[in-house]
Amino acid sequence: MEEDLRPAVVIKFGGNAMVDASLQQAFAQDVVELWCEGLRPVVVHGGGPQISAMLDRLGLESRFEAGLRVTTAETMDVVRMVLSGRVQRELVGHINSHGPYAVGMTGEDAHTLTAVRRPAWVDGVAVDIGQVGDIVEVNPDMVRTLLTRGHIPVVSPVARGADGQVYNVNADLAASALAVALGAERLVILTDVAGLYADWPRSTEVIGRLTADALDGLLPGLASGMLPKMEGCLRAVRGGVGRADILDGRVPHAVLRGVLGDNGAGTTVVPGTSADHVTSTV
Ligand SMILES: Nc1ncnc2c1ncn2[C@@H]1O[C@H](COP(=O)(O)OP(=O)(O)O)[C@@H](O)[C@H]1O
Ligand SMILES: CC(=O)N[C@@H](CCC(=O)OP(=O)(O)O)C(=O)O
Repeated sequence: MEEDLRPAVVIKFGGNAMVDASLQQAFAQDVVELWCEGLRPVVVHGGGPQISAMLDRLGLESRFEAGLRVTTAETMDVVRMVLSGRVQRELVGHINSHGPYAVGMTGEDAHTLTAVRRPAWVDGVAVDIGQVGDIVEVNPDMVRTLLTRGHIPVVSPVARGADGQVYNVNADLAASALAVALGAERLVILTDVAGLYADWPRSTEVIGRLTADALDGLLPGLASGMLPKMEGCLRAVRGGVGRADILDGRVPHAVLRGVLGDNGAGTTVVPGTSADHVTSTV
Protein backbone atom coordinates (compact mmCIF):
# COMPACT_ATOMS: atom_id res chain seq x y z
CA MET A 1 0.00 0.00 0.00
CA GLU A 2 1.35 3.42 -0.90
CA GLU A 3 -0.90 5.76 1.06
CA ASP A 4 1.35 6.07 4.08
CA LEU A 5 4.52 6.62 2.06
CA ARG A 6 5.94 10.15 1.87
CA PRO A 7 6.31 11.93 -1.47
CA ALA A 8 9.57 11.28 -3.30
CA VAL A 9 12.66 13.50 -3.33
CA VAL A 10 14.31 13.35 -6.75
CA ILE A 11 18.05 13.97 -6.68
CA LYS A 12 20.11 14.59 -9.78
CA PHE A 13 23.74 13.67 -9.32
CA GLY A 14 25.82 15.64 -11.82
CA GLY A 15 28.64 14.35 -13.91
CA ASN A 16 31.09 17.00 -12.78
CA ALA A 17 30.33 16.44 -9.07
CA MET A 18 30.68 12.69 -9.50
CA VAL A 19 34.24 12.51 -10.87
CA ASP A 20 35.67 12.40 -7.32
CA ALA A 21 35.43 8.95 -5.67
CA SER A 22 35.16 10.29 -2.11
CA LEU A 23 32.33 12.64 -3.12
CA GLN A 24 30.55 9.70 -4.74
CA GLN A 25 30.84 7.75 -1.50
CA ALA A 26 29.58 10.68 0.59
CA PHE A 27 26.67 11.08 -1.85
CA ALA A 28 25.76 7.39 -1.54
CA GLN A 29 25.87 7.65 2.26
CA ASP A 30 23.56 10.70 2.16
CA VAL A 31 21.01 8.97 -0.06
CA VAL A 32 20.90 5.98 2.27
CA GLU A 33 20.58 8.33 5.26
CA LEU A 34 17.57 10.02 3.63
CA TRP A 35 16.04 6.59 3.06
CA CYS A 36 16.65 5.70 6.74
CA GLU A 37 14.93 8.96 7.74
CA GLY A 38 11.81 7.78 5.95
CA LEU A 39 12.18 9.93 2.82
CA ARG A 40 11.91 8.26 -0.57
CA PRO A 41 14.97 9.24 -2.63
CA VAL A 42 15.07 8.67 -6.38
CA VAL A 43 18.44 9.28 -8.06
CA VAL A 44 18.81 10.40 -11.67
CA HIS A 45 22.47 10.54 -12.63
CA GLY A 46 24.40 12.47 -15.26
CA GLY A 47 27.73 11.54 -16.76
CA GLY A 48 28.57 14.25 -19.30
CA PRO A 49 32.31 14.38 -18.46
CA GLN A 50 32.55 10.56 -18.47
CA ILE A 51 30.85 10.40 -21.90
CA SER A 52 33.18 13.08 -23.25
CA ALA A 53 36.24 11.22 -21.90
CA MET A 54 35.14 7.99 -23.60
CA LEU A 55 34.37 9.76 -26.89
CA ASP A 56 37.82 11.29 -26.72
CA ARG A 57 39.42 7.87 -26.19
CA LEU A 58 37.54 6.60 -29.22
CA GLY A 59 38.65 9.58 -31.29
CA LEU A 60 35.08 10.96 -31.56
CA GLU A 61 34.12 14.61 -31.20
CA SER A 62 32.19 16.10 -28.23
CA ARG A 63 30.11 19.08 -29.26
CA PHE A 64 27.35 20.91 -27.39
CA GLU A 65 24.66 23.34 -28.51
CA ALA A 66 22.78 25.29 -25.79
CA GLY A 67 24.10 22.83 -23.17
CA LEU A 68 22.95 19.70 -25.08
CA ARG A 69 25.29 17.13 -26.66
CA VAL A 70 25.12 16.80 -30.43
CA THR A 71 24.31 13.08 -30.64
CA THR A 72 24.94 11.01 -33.78
CA ALA A 73 23.99 7.30 -33.88
CA GLU A 74 27.62 6.50 -33.07
CA THR A 75 27.62 8.95 -30.13
CA MET A 76 24.35 7.45 -28.87
CA ASP A 77 25.96 4.01 -28.55
CA VAL A 78 28.70 5.49 -26.40
CA VAL A 79 26.21 7.54 -24.31
CA ARG A 80 24.14 4.45 -23.55
CA MET A 81 27.20 2.33 -22.78
CA VAL A 82 28.83 4.88 -20.46
CA LEU A 83 25.66 5.94 -18.64
CA SER A 84 23.95 2.63 -17.97
CA GLY A 85 27.00 0.35 -18.29
CA ARG A 86 29.42 2.27 -16.18
CA VAL A 87 28.28 5.42 -14.34
CA GLN A 88 25.00 3.91 -13.11
CA ARG A 89 26.75 0.66 -12.10
CA GLU A 90 29.35 2.56 -10.02
CA LEU A 91 26.67 4.57 -8.25
CA VAL A 92 24.53 1.51 -7.54
CA GLY A 93 27.66 -0.17 -6.16
CA HIS A 94 28.41 2.75 -3.82
CA ILE A 95 24.84 2.86 -2.49
CA ASN A 96 24.68 -0.91 -2.10
CA SER A 97 27.86 -0.97 -0.03
CA HIS A 98 25.45 0.17 2.73
CA GLY A 99 22.80 -2.51 2.11
CA PRO A 100 20.54 -3.92 -0.61
CA TYR A 101 18.95 -0.58 -1.49
CA ALA A 102 19.70 0.57 -5.02
CA VAL A 103 18.26 -0.81 -8.25
CA GLY A 104 19.58 0.63 -11.51
CA MET A 105 17.36 1.19 -14.52
CA THR A 106 17.27 3.42 -17.57
CA GLY A 107 14.40 5.58 -18.78
CA GLU A 108 13.88 2.98 -21.51
CA ASP A 109 12.85 0.35 -18.95
CA ALA A 110 9.10 -0.28 -18.56
CA HIS A 111 8.49 2.77 -20.83
CA THR A 112 9.46 5.03 -17.93
CA LEU A 113 10.62 7.92 -20.15
CA THR A 114 9.28 8.53 -23.66
CA ALA A 115 10.90 11.27 -25.73
CA VAL A 116 10.65 12.99 -29.08
CA ARG A 117 13.55 14.37 -31.05
CA ARG A 118 14.26 17.98 -30.16
CA PRO A 119 16.42 20.68 -31.68
CA ALA A 120 18.62 23.09 -29.70
CA TRP A 121 17.59 26.72 -29.82
CA VAL A 122 20.58 28.92 -30.59
CA ASP A 123 19.90 32.67 -30.95
CA GLY A 124 16.26 31.90 -31.71
CA VAL A 125 17.15 29.41 -34.46
CA ALA A 126 16.45 25.65 -34.23
CA VAL A 127 19.67 23.65 -34.69
CA ASP A 128 19.55 19.89 -35.42
CA ILE A 129 21.48 18.06 -32.69
CA GLY A 130 20.66 14.47 -33.68
CA GLN A 131 19.31 11.83 -31.29
CA VAL A 132 18.56 14.21 -28.42
CA GLY A 133 15.17 13.80 -26.84
CA ASP A 134 12.69 15.93 -24.99
CA ILE A 135 10.50 13.92 -22.63
CA VAL A 136 6.85 13.93 -23.62
CA GLU A 137 5.56 11.17 -21.37
CA VAL A 138 6.60 9.65 -18.06
CA ASN A 139 5.29 6.37 -16.72
CA PRO A 140 6.45 6.37 -13.08
CA ASP A 141 4.96 2.95 -12.22
CA MET A 142 8.25 1.05 -12.09
CA VAL A 143 9.94 3.75 -9.99
CA ARG A 144 6.95 3.75 -7.62
CA THR A 145 7.03 -0.04 -7.37
CA LEU A 146 10.71 0.04 -6.42
CA LEU A 147 10.06 2.76 -3.81
CA THR A 148 7.13 0.84 -2.39
CA ARG A 149 9.35 -2.22 -2.01
CA GLY A 150 11.93 -0.18 -0.09
CA HIS A 151 14.44 0.31 -2.91
CA ILE A 152 16.28 3.39 -4.15
CA PRO A 153 15.84 3.69 -7.94
CA VAL A 154 18.93 4.94 -9.82
CA VAL A 155 17.84 6.09 -13.26
CA SER A 156 20.00 6.73 -16.35
CA PRO A 157 18.76 9.58 -18.57
CA VAL A 158 18.13 7.57 -21.72
CA ALA A 159 14.62 7.48 -23.18
CA ARG A 160 12.78 5.48 -25.78
CA GLY A 161 10.95 7.20 -28.59
CA ALA A 162 7.51 6.19 -29.76
CA ASP A 163 9.30 6.00 -33.16
CA GLY A 164 11.50 3.14 -31.92
CA GLN A 165 14.67 5.26 -31.61
CA VAL A 166 16.72 5.67 -28.43
CA TYR A 167 17.22 9.24 -27.22
CA ASN A 168 19.91 10.98 -25.21
CA VAL A 169 18.18 13.17 -22.63
CA ASN A 170 19.85 15.81 -20.52
CA ALA A 171 19.90 14.43 -16.97
CA ASP A 172 18.57 17.63 -15.36
CA LEU A 173 15.51 17.55 -17.61
CA ALA A 174 15.02 13.82 -17.03
CA ALA A 175 15.13 14.37 -13.23
CA SER A 176 12.67 17.23 -13.52
CA ALA A 177 10.17 15.24 -15.61
CA LEU A 178 10.35 12.30 -13.22
CA ALA A 179 9.87 14.60 -10.21
CA VAL A 180 6.70 16.05 -11.76
CA ALA A 181 5.30 12.63 -12.67
CA LEU A 182 5.98 11.26 -9.18
CA GLY A 183 4.41 14.29 -7.49
CA ALA A 184 7.74 14.75 -5.69
CA GLU A 185 8.11 17.05 -2.75
CA ARG A 186 11.50 18.30 -3.92
CA LEU A 187 13.93 18.24 -6.82
CA VAL A 188 17.59 18.56 -5.84
CA ILE A 189 20.22 19.10 -8.54
CA LEU A 190 23.86 18.72 -7.55
CA THR A 191 26.44 20.45 -9.68
CA ASP A 192 30.03 21.79 -9.58
CA VAL A 193 29.33 25.43 -8.68
CA ALA A 194 27.82 27.11 -5.61
CA GLY A 195 24.48 27.73 -7.34
CA LEU A 196 23.06 30.00 -10.03
CA TYR A 197 25.37 33.00 -10.36
CA ALA A 198 23.88 36.35 -11.26
CA ASP A 199 25.69 37.84 -14.26
CA TRP A 200 27.90 34.75 -14.82
CA PRO A 201 30.91 34.65 -15.19
CA ARG A 202 31.55 38.21 -14.06
CA SER A 203 30.00 38.33 -10.60
CA THR A 204 30.55 36.44 -7.36
CA GLU A 205 26.89 36.72 -6.40
CA VAL A 206 24.83 33.55 -6.12
CA ILE A 207 21.06 33.86 -6.33
CA GLY A 208 19.81 32.24 -3.12
CA ARG A 209 16.09 32.10 -3.71
CA LEU A 210 13.82 33.05 -6.60
CA THR A 211 10.30 32.37 -7.84
CA ALA A 212 9.34 30.52 -11.00
CA ASP A 213 8.34 33.78 -12.70
CA ALA A 214 11.62 35.48 -11.80
CA LEU A 215 13.51 32.47 -13.18
CA ASP A 216 11.43 32.53 -16.36
CA GLY A 217 12.67 36.08 -16.92
CA LEU A 218 16.33 35.07 -16.41
CA LEU A 219 16.28 31.92 -18.60
CA PRO A 220 16.93 33.60 -21.98
CA GLY A 221 20.18 35.07 -20.58
CA LEU A 222 21.56 31.75 -19.29
CA ALA A 223 24.22 29.71 -21.05
CA SER A 224 25.82 26.27 -21.29
CA GLY A 225 25.12 23.65 -18.59
CA MET A 226 23.11 26.04 -16.41
CA LEU A 227 20.40 26.40 -19.04
CA PRO A 228 18.93 22.83 -18.88
CA LYS A 229 19.37 22.85 -15.10
CA MET A 230 17.29 25.98 -14.59
CA GLU A 231 14.82 24.94 -17.28
CA GLY A 232 14.43 21.71 -15.28
CA CYS A 233 13.83 23.62 -12.03
CA LEU A 234 11.24 25.82 -13.72
CA ARG A 235 9.37 22.89 -15.27
CA ALA A 236 9.42 21.10 -11.89
CA VAL A 237 7.91 23.87 -9.76
CA ARG A 238 5.41 24.75 -12.49
CA GLY A 239 4.52 21.05 -12.61
CA GLY A 240 3.65 20.89 -8.91
CA VAL A 241 6.98 20.06 -7.22
CA GLY A 242 7.21 22.07 -3.98
CA ARG A 243 10.72 23.41 -4.55
CA ALA A 244 13.81 22.82 -6.64
CA ASP A 245 17.35 23.34 -5.36
CA ILE A 246 20.70 23.67 -7.09
CA LEU A 247 23.37 22.57 -4.61
CA ASP A 248 27.17 22.51 -4.75
CA GLY A 249 28.06 18.83 -5.21
CA ARG A 250 31.74 19.56 -4.47
CA VAL A 251 30.80 20.02 -0.80
CA PRO A 252 30.80 16.63 0.97
CA HIS A 253 27.33 15.66 2.21
CA ALA A 254 25.67 18.54 0.36
CA VAL A 255 22.50 16.44 -0.04
CA LEU A 256 22.07 15.66 3.63
CA ARG A 257 22.77 19.25 4.65
CA GLY A 258 20.52 20.65 1.95
CA VAL A 259 17.56 18.32 2.42
CA LEU A 260 17.56 17.62 6.15
CA GLY A 261 19.47 20.66 7.41
CA ASP A 262 18.12 23.19 4.90
CA ASN A 263 21.12 25.43 5.58
CA GLY A 264 20.22 27.92 2.86
CA ALA A 265 23.12 26.96 0.56
CA GLY A 266 22.76 27.01 -3.22
CA THR A 267 19.82 28.32 -5.23
CA THR A 268 16.20 27.51 -4.38
CA VAL A 269 13.37 27.92 -6.89
CA VAL A 270 9.86 28.11 -5.45
CA PRO A 271 6.47 28.49 -7.15
CA GLY A 272 5.25 32.07 -7.37
CA THR A 273 5.12 35.26 -9.34
CA SER A 274 7.29 37.73 -7.43
CA ALA A 275 10.01 39.19 -9.65
CA ASP A 276 12.39 39.64 -6.69
CA HIS A 277 15.33 37.42 -5.94
CA VAL A 278 17.77 37.22 -3.04
CA THR A 279 21.51 37.06 -3.70
CA SER A 280 24.54 36.32 -1.54
CA THR A 281 28.26 36.77 -2.26
CA VAL A 282 30.54 33.71 -2.28
N1 LIG B 1 24.78 31.55 -14.38
C1 LIG B 1 25.58 30.51 -14.10
N2 LIG B 1 25.81 30.17 -12.82
C2 LIG B 1 26.58 29.10 -12.51
N3 LIG B 1 27.19 28.32 -13.44
C3 LIG B 1 27.01 28.60 -14.74
C4 LIG B 1 26.20 29.71 -15.13
N4 LIG B 1 26.18 29.74 -16.49
C5 LIG B 1 26.93 28.73 -16.93
N5 LIG B 1 27.44 28.02 -15.89
C6 LIG B 1 28.27 26.82 -16.05
O1 LIG B 1 27.43 25.67 -15.87
C7 LIG B 1 28.23 24.64 -15.29
C8 LIG B 1 27.32 23.55 -14.70
O2 LIG B 1 26.72 22.82 -15.74
P1 LIG B 1 27.32 21.38 -16.17
O3 LIG B 1 28.78 21.53 -16.51
O4 LIG B 1 26.42 20.83 -17.21
O5 LIG B 1 27.21 20.63 -14.79
P2 LIG B 1 26.81 19.15 -14.37
O6 LIG B 1 27.86 18.25 -14.91
O7 LIG B 1 26.79 19.24 -12.89
O8 LIG B 1 25.44 18.86 -14.95
C9 LIG B 1 29.10 25.37 -14.30
O9 LIG B 1 30.27 24.66 -13.98
C10 LIG B 1 29.41 26.66 -15.05
O10 LIG B 1 30.59 26.53 -15.78
C1 LIG C 1 21.44 15.63 -24.41
C2 LIG C 1 22.58 15.64 -23.44
O1 LIG C 1 23.35 16.60 -23.40
N1 LIG C 1 22.72 14.57 -22.63
C3 LIG C 1 23.77 14.43 -21.66
C4 LIG C 1 23.42 13.27 -20.77
C5 LIG C 1 24.28 13.19 -19.53
C6 LIG C 1 24.14 14.41 -18.65
O2 LIG C 1 23.19 15.18 -18.69
O3 LIG C 1 25.18 14.54 -17.76
P1 LIG C 1 25.54 15.79 -16.84
O4 LIG C 1 24.39 16.02 -15.95
O5 LIG C 1 26.73 15.32 -16.14
O6 LIG C 1 25.80 16.98 -17.72
C7 LIG C 1 25.13 14.19 -22.33
O7 LIG C 1 25.19 13.51 -23.36
O8 LIG C 1 26.15 14.67 -21.79
